[in-house]
Amino acid sequence: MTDAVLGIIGGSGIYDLPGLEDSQWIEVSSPWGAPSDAVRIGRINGLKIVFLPRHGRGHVYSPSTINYRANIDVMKRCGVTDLLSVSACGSLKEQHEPGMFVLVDQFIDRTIAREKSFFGSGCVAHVSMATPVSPKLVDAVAAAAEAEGLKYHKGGTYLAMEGPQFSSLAESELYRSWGCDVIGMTNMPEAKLAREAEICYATVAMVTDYDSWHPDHGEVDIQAIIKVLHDNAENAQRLVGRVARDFPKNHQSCPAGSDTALEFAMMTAADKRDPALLAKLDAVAGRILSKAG
Ligand SMILES: CSC[C@H]1O[C@H](OP(=O)(O)O)[C@H](O)[C@@H]1O
Ligand SMILES: Nc1ncnc2[nH]cnc12
Repeated sequence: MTDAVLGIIGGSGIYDLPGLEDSQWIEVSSPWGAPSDAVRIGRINGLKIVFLPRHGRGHVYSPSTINYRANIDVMKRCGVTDLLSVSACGSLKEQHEPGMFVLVDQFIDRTIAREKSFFGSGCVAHVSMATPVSPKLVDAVAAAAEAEGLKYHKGGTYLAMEGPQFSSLAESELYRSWGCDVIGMTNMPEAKLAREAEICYATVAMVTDYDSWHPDHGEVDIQAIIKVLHDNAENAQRLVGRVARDFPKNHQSCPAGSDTALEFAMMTAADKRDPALLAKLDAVAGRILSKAG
């Protein structure tokens, strides 16, 4: 049995996590470069929590300049088994109103300018992304939302765009025609990298606007988004706090295979692997590499 460690990546408007007991900001270095910030490590109801503000305190990094690999590597180094992403998003469906929480279960990755894998020449690996979120983690968030009386919707597809500009009307309509539910700029490659690192991942997508398609809501307006974010910050904190308080203390194995994703994923023959890359993979792929050794 492994102890569960809950990681929380806070998105736009979420730069700290009040309510953590015995907490400290700790700088954790990564062979993948600089993470967005130090992590705040503490406990809620006995459970270890590791919090990282995705854009850094003061919102320093844009969606395209976040070092997603370093962020996920740092989470892994801190022992995170389950990772909850809290993200602002635009709604692509009438029923997902601003203020709601959408617990997405699929992603479409339209980002184009980011490092998307820990693997590459010298250590090639292919993991499955068919079921990108961890069903048990989503269930835990849904139960917490229910208990807190928050408006939420379970299931949905998150379209990850490059940004930082918002979508044109034509793009927004295209993604709607694909059946997407919400749109954001950050959950890819984050979810892919969490899977490579064998960390269970789920997203709480906080709807802040109707993107550009809604005839009654006009263009996306960052001031309006910030207002919705502020108005909902307390709900997001309550939701995360409740997930943490009720979370099982032992890590529950993932029905989607998140925690064993690398078991049969590596393609490169042992004698052809690049020692420099293997050294960088010490945390992310440590479980499987130590077996191979
Ligand atoms: C503040 S609007 C655009 C910004 O908000 C979302 O970030 P995050 O997912 O970190 O909450 C979106 O992806 C954009 O980066
Ligand atoms: N409409 C939108 N498009 C992309 N990212 C967002 N984050 C919040 N609203 C968004």
